[in-house]
Amino acid sequence: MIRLEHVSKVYKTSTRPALDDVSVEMDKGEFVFLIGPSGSGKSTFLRLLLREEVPSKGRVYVSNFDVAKMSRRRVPRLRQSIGCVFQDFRLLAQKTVAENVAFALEVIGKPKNTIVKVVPEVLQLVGLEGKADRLPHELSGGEQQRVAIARAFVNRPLVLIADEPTGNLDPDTSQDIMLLLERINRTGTTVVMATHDHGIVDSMRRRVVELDNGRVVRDDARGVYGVGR
Ligand SMILES: Nc1ncnc2c1ncn2[C@@H]1O[C@H](COP(=O)(O)OP(=O)(O)OP(=O)(O)O)[C@@H](O)[C@H]1O
Repeated sequence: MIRLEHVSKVYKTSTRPALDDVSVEMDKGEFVFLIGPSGSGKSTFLRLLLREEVPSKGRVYVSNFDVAKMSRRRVPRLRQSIGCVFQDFRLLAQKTVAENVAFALEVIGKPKNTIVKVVPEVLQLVGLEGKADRLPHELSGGEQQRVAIARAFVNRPLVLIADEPTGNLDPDTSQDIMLLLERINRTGTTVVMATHDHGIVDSMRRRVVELDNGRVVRDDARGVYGVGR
């Protein structure tokens, strides 16, 4: 589903590579934690999958897309196959919960009758069926993240990228969000989650890919965050 082959990324303004000869493969349906200290290259890794950046060297594949080489015209199709969730939720403040989720479908041209059917379904999946008409500021942080997950998942993406999704949440709320991401993963969606959250990584025992200075220094099938970190 995801394959990086000897990928290096050097940003124009820096001499040190953000990613340095990274080769890694993630299968359909895997749940993968991407860990490593600040500046180790996690966000760069995720941005390459979305073609927000292109590698300086190497190849990036997501599903059938040759991400680094594909034409600009096809990039929207790639991005439709990838749902994204961020630490800061990134909801549209003036739109209700249901409108935030619907908007993700409107922009890709889904017909209205599909939208009115699937939005309530996905809100139910994330446990927000009673809150469709609220505005984001009327929700807790955990609820806002659920809306963001609903929006990321409503188009049934092949891959869900989560960049520090629990970074602004307390431990109990974080656990709830992880249960939701697990549920989405069980539908066959590949989940790649960058995190600093030791507790979550240690309790879930999923695959752990660790970056340090842009290199993969560890890839454990059922990993923990690491000793003494
Ligand atoms: N747009 C950019 N231009 C120049 N350098 C960048 C850019 N984005 C990231 N970098 C550099 O690339 C390296 C990797 O950064 P990246 O954001 O990928 O790390 P990270 O592991 O996601 O860090 P964090 O956990 O703090 O989010 C860092 O040295 C960073 O300063």
